[in-house]
Amino acid sequence: MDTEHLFEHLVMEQDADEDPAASACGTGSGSGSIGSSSVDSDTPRGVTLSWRDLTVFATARGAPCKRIIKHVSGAVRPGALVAVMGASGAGKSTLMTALAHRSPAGVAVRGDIRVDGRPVGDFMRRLSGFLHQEDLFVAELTVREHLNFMARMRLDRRTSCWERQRKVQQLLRQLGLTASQHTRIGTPGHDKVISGGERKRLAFATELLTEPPLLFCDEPTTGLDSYSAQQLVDLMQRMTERPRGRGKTILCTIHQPSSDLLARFHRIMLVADGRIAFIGTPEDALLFFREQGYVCPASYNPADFFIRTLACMPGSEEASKAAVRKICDRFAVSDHARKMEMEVMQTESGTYPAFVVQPAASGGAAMWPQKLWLLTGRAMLQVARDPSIQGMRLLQKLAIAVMAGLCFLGTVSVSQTGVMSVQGALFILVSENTFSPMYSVLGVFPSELPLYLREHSAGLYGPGAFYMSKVLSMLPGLVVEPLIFAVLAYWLAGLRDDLYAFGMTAAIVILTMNVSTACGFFFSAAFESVPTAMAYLVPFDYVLMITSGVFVKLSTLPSYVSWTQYLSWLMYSNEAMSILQWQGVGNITCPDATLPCLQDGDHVLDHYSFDATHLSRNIIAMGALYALFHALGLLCLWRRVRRLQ
Ligand SMILES: Nc1ncnc2c1ncn2[C@@H]1O[C@H](COP(=O)(O)OP(=O)(O)OP(=O)(O)O)[C@@H](O)[C@H]1O
Repeated sequence: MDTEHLFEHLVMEQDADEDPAASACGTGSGSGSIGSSSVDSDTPRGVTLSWRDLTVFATARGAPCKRIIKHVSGAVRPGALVAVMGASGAGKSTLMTALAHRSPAGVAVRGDIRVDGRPVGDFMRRLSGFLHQEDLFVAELTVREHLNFMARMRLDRRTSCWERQRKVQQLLRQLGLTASQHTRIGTPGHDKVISGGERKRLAFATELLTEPPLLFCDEPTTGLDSYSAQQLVDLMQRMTERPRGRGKTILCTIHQPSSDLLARFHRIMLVADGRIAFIGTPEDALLFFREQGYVCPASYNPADFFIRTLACMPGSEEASKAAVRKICDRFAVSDHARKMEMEVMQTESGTYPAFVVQPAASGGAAMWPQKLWLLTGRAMLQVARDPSIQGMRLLQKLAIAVMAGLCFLGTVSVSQTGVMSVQGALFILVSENTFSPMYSVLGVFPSELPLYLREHSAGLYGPGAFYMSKVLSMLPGLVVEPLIFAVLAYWLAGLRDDLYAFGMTAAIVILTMNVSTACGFFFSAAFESVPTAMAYLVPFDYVLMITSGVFVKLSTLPSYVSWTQYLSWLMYSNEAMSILQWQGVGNITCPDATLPCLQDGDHVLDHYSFDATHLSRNIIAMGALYALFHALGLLCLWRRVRRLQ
């Protein structure tokens, strides 16, 4: 399948509306498909999650170790919809990411977390879904394209196209996204296209694709109006029901739910200052708080009451902390806690059928080459749909090529003055395809890393596929752009009228741009931000430029710096193109025989310390630098990802 086909495929899948099997997947794929039957029969049931003596520390380098969650225990049974509530900063998100086995770097988790009695491990990434507080998407995709992409990445690779479409269609309908399925996702505050609520629902739909038996949702209702929030919680509630919802287990942090919304949760877990203040039904919570002397007024929303009681009041921090400590201490010795302790013990020692980890259990998710293919297709759509990347750059290249070519028009000739013009035109060909492409990719990894880390933590793909997809998606532009530039500038400037010299020069210009971009990728992966990468790249550039053979005769470079020319693809490119211009040229006219003149092409090459036999050496050296920069870039990215996760 070529790139066009990949585009077609992504876009074609978006056209499958009411009858996805017929329109997107062909008529034959719907009947008797492997995916259809196997996925349905393997769809996981809900699971039991338990945790004992769980403590979470922030262990950031240079900062004192901070205990965020303090020796908490609890259990959640299949079919339970649990609201995790507490004041801001209480530790809700930290607790949930720890339970989901998704704690970020700099956070250490101690304690025993089990799923159906088995200690948690990396399987949690495939067993559970995690809806983050802040959703991240590729802004250039439409809602449907995003879901199609995720379906192909996440679902069992044996799932038929028809089945994939059915799932996507069903989720669009369930989450009320059918009307906006062909709308670009966009970026909030920038080129925002779908609404905040639709973004939340899309993030939710993405997590539901694999039908995980365990779902963690970090503030899914934030930013939604009360009706949309209610619909979302209703949907969650239905998912916890059997048999249709298959008794999913859902934990959900939530801020200030209305009384109506709160009543939809089977249990609430109140977190305060990293401890558990209560786990149980909302009604039992009200009774427990009443026993502690905190009575919820009749007209008051219980959720607001709990959060206000457990909050740290400005101005009376110590008193609030003491009150919270007392509530947590009382809960720890209450009947509710004892019942919970029994439940934890039961869940730890219980016998459970093997749970199904989708999609590995039924054949595995997409293979690495397919993931690379999908990622490349997505990255290409990003490039193609962002005019600031493609259109503007192409226009700029055209304008510079025409301007530079016109400046050299009529100045290039086989004469003493013509030598300077030829070398000047060659330097423009090299420099214009070095600096701007190198700087233009510096933002690639700093800007895309958050999304990558999110998708990586969901177990979707590794740094290799991410890095390569970025390189491959830019490849067409990195051939077309320099080629257009070379064609225009070469012929307008009137460089050597020889097809071989032109063809080879164009190929070297393309190679130059690719090596420059590879260097930019390396700096982008090595440094955390564009300004930091620039701070190192600018001096590096100057050394490369000075040793390119244009500004100083290379053979006269001081020994302590002369080695840098071997890192300079500007020098390799310049020398290779100079060879193509001057090799075999004899008899350069000399206006005054009494003055020292460059007599022929060899003499010109010698003047710049270039060697006519170095053409292939230079091309090979540029190829080696290209591979080296990308290898270093990949290594840096890999190290960064390891550090951050
Ligand atoms: N990696 C970390 N390093 C240092 N402190 C951290 C780290 N992660 C969380 N914290 C701190 O732990 C506390 C709990 O944070 P957490 O995000 O879990 O709270 P929360 O209850 O989810 O708050 P909110 O409702 O505002 O999102 C906060 O004081 C936060 O600053």
